[in-house]
Amino acid sequence: MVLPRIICAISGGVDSAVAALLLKRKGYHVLGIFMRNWDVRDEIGHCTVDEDVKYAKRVCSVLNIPFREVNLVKEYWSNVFMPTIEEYENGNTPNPDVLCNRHIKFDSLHKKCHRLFGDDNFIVATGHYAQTTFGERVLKENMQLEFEQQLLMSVDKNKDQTFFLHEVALKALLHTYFPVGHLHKTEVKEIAASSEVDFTLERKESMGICFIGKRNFSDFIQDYVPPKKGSFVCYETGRIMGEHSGYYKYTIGQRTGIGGLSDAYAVLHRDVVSGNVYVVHGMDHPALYCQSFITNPARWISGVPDSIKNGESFKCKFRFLHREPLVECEVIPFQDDGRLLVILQEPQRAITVGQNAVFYSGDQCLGGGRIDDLGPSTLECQERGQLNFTTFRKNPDRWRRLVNNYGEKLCPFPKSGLVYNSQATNKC
Ligand SMILES: Nc1ncnc2c1ncn2[C@@H]1O[C@H](COP(=O)(O)OP(=O)(O)OP(=O)(O)O)[C@@H](O)[C@H]1O
Repeated sequence: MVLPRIICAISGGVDSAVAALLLKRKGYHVLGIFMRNWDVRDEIGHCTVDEDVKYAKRVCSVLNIPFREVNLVKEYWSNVFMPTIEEYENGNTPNPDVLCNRHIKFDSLHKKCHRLFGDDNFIVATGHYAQTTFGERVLKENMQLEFEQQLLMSVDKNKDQTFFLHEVALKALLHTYFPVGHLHKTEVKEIAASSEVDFTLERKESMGICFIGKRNFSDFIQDYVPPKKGSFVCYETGRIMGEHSGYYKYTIGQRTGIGGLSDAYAVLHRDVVSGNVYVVHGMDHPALYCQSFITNPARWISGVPDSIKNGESFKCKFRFLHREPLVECEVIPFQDDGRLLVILQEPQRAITVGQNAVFYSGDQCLGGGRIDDLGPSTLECQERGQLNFTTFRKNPDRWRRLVNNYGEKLCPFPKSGLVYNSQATNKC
């Protein structure tokens, strides 16, 4: 049996440096690979990639492992950056890190490795905080064995990155190892501090979108998405509250500064056609809460769950933002193409079309889908006699039918202690 080659994806940060260090300490022969995904400079001619690559080279040099750089700029541009920009243009909120894992780190990089070595007998190790049920066995044994094939959360629940990995194909995960997934970030830092890769601790933790350098996101995106000016419009009264300089600067649920007004207004919807941003009065307004949504065809890491195959619903937990707590939900097969209707145990604030809905059973990340349409808001449910579904919904008729079919589950009666009691129903 020929053991696989081990490639460690080295970013220049502490997590992948410690991943490579641990592999070395275990006696594996490791090759360090740096991916150049972005080469556009900011207005001061700065490109963070240049600094990253220096650190990545230094990690490989102190660990005495060969270093290689691969260029994935084109792949990143067409599979991550452009789809992200298109989503913004359509008024949605995409997640470039999910796309980057699926298309770049766990696809293009694997294809590069295949080309470099001429076969698939390799494992790519990364510094992600996640685990699998096969983990190190794929290094020690061989990949044909019958493993239970699951993606699991990291032991460090604050750092867990399974949310960003839920679209990665199982085939790629079977060529992957996460050497720091069983550690807490504090332990990773301690290991780094007492080793030859201690200099990686100087580096700032990467936050979300990695390519924008020192600029803030709304300045950056202006270079790519034409700013569409419009008005702030009160959702409940239709009153024009003020003007804004570009709708993509606002995310759903965000507090807006409307010129001259001291009260808090939260963004409810961005209308790409008119450029208008609809707001509600108060940050906890019941129009911001929603208990159901439909996803695009879901991707399941270890195959489609049996209940979905049998057309039955199942209960699990759901997360729609990386750090949000998990929420109990019921997943209902909605259409044969894999679309799901998801009903949450409690209404959640600011669920947004374009975001990813990721499903968990215990520590296992099952997979997920992109949120495609939102069900009735808590405000609409309060006013159930006059649910009109005209606003911001792709298919109001569908929701009317679903409310008829699922009644209480989609539009429960107000309960005490929840947002229903919010006093923020003042109209603007
Ligand atoms: N440009 C890159 N080249 C090679 N590998 C990369 C690159 N960027 C990220 N990775 C790999 O993906 C992993 C996760 O990256 P991410 O940016 O999400 O996390 P991170 O916690 O900041 O990791 P690190 O501390 O290693 O930078 C990294 O640990 C590394 O293995």
